[in-house]
Amino acid sequence: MGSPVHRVSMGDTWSRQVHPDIESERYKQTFDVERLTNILDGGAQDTALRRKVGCSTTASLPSRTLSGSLGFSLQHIFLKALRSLGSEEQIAKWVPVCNKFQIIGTYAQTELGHGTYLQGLETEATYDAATQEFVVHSPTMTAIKWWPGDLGRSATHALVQAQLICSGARQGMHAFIVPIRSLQDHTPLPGITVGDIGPKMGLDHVDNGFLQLDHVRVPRENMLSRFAQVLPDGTYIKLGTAQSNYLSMVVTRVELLPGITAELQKACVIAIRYSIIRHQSRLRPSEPEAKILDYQTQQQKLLPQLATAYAFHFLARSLLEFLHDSHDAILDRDFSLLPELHALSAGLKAMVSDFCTYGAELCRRACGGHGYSKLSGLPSLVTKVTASCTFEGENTVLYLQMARFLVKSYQRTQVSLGPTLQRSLPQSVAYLTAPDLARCPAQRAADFFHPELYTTAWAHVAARLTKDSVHHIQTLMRSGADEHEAWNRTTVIHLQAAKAHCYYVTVKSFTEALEKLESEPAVRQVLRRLCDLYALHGILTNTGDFLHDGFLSGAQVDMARTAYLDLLLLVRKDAILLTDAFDFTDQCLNSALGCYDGNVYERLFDWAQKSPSNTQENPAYEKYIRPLLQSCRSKL
Ligand SMILES: CCCCCCC/C=C/C(=O)SCCNC(=O)CCNC(=O)[C@H](O)C(C)(C)COP(=O)(O)OP(=O)(O)OC[C@H]1O[C@@H](n2cnc3c(N)ncnc32)[C@H](O)[C@@H]1OP(=O)(O)O
Ligand SMILES: Cc1cc2nc3c(=O)[nH]c(=O)nc-3n(C[C@H](O)[C@H](O)[C@H](O)COP(=O)(O)OP(=O)(O)OC[C@H]3O[C@@H](n4cnc5c(N)ncnc54)[C@H](O)[C@@H]3O)c2cc1C
Repeated sequence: MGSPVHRVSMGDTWSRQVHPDIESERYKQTFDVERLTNILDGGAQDTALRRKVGCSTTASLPSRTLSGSLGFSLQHIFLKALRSLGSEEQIAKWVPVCNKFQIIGTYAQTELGHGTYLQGLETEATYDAATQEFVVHSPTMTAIKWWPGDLGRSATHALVQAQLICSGARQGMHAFIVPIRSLQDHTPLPGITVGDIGPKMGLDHVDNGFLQLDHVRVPRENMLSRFAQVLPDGTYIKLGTAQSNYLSMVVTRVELLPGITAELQKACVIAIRYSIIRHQSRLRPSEPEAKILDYQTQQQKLLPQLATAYAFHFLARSLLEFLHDSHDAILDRDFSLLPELHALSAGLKAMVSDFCTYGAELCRRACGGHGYSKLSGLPSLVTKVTASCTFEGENTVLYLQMARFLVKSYQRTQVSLGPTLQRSLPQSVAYLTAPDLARCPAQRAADFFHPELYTTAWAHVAARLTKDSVHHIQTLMRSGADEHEAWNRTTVIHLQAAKAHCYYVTVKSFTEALEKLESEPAVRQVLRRLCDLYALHGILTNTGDFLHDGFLSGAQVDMARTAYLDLLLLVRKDAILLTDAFDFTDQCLNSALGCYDGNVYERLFDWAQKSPSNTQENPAYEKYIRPLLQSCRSKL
């Protein structure tokens, strides 16, 4: 039996007694849950710190930008942009007042008419050398800033991305700190029209807003100037690249990953705990009703999502390490690692948000009718994580940025092969020049439990799809299409290649994380099963890609499926313990289905009785129901 699992319960009547169905699943501990929590947190001290402050393991980053329970989440993004794009002097000036919440910042980039195409942003910042100020202006209605979080009612300052105009030329997108509300009485400042954009699908606690600027003047010092400067006389000094001012989006995409992943983790905890408590139908006529998690189809719905939630934890950690290793160099204007960092941040943000949205909805549906109740916590979780497919870059567009990187990387191998090239290819695409297996060597189902085998399988498919996409472009261009038409007419294929590459990167980061757990054999074994399950789930949901060139035979797909179904049974035994390891408090889950103690029905009934529709006067009765009933009675 491992150390007692930490828990912060709902603190209500039913928290004192754990439901026997869940209690019995915690007795057979094949690994120490607390140790796994520590590993997820990065160490026992990190666990202790997180428990003091927050809510879950993987969103244990200061940003917690997707926790949703925090207000002013854009303050973190404002700060990130400041630290990425600001000079040391600007950082020294603005970061302290942000940290003390003497100002409330937002990040205002998207406009009514443009969100993806940054070169199309219309807001202008025109330098006036006579006063050494920028005149920030919305020249058209479509230039109105639209969507920035916390802008509608809260923010006092906006980091406005605008087209810089100085020395008589348009210099592209640059960032400007623009005060928008009075620090005395919070009223909009002169030239500022600001408000809320209205009701949204979810995230109701965030006041996304609009901002129209009418020739608002800000001092020269308010243009963030790490990568570009405007001298007092209006001379423009370029210190970075055309995309340097996009750096804050790269940082944000990477740092959003733990928070997005945490939403899938919460959905898994709720749905798996509920699936232990919920008894429905019989596995054998002679037996009592079965726990729905004992149905293979319920396992097939939920356990690959649990594996994905763990896979993305290690993926996010790996990409955060890459960001931390490269960020300082980029701030020092060494951009050599930026293309790979941008591609990975774009593609992986797209994949993680896509898969977490899909998985959270799958978890909600797996809870039947109670999954449709807001008291389950699942509907609001699904609408919240859905937003991550759009903000910080729409996913299709970001996948295509990854695809663009793959194409350019492969085209480099076409130019000149050789040992020097393999060394120079970015690490994440090194497989493009590695010796390729034409056929998978698997002879039996157990062979699919080898990380080397399935990682190679994923690299093979990603390489083939990338090469295929390049050959399609080249064929179209040989037939007379220009590069832009050829690109657009092959983007569906590029999307496929980018997704396969992202899946490969995830499998690889999971296997590499396991290699570091030699001193934790029990934890390593349970995580290894999840890694196997994640890799095989991807193969079995994309079998066409593996069968296409004969890399896998039909018989080998059957072997993979046998291995996969065996894994479901093995992971099922540890399912509750694996959800406990995420260490979410009951308050954080905010779910009548997902509490640690499993007393689902009591809480559903109690929370339903307390819902407003049962505690307020029924206005419809006097106005509609009583007259209707009386009119019907009089006709009887
Ligand atoms: C409680 C909930 C809290 C939630 C908080 C959420 C807050 C949300 C905030 C936001 O949403 S902020 C707004 C986010 N907006 C975006 O992400 C916009 C997406 N669009 C883009 O990033 C770009 O416009 C584009 C789609 C990448 C296209 O770039 P561009 O117009 O420049 O053209 P391309 O030809 O595609 O690229 C040229 C060149 O530049 C490289 N590049 C593009 N982006 C970056 C980058 N970010 N960093 C570095 N390099 C970049 C690209 O790879 C090309 O390079 P080469 O291939 O030519 O070498
Ligand atoms: C909840 C939420 C919070 C947000 N918070 C902020 C914020 O704080 N600050 C901020 O500045 N913005 C914010 N945004 C805006 C967000 O960044 C944009 O919505 C996002 O970048 C997508 O741009 P868009 O809305 O213009 O969509 P579009 O780019 O118009 O996309 C619409 C469709 O066109 C397709 N498309 C567009 N370009 C291409 C292309 N080149 N190739 C192929 N297909 C393409 C897309 O794939 C998509 O299917 C937020 C958005 C949401 C939903």
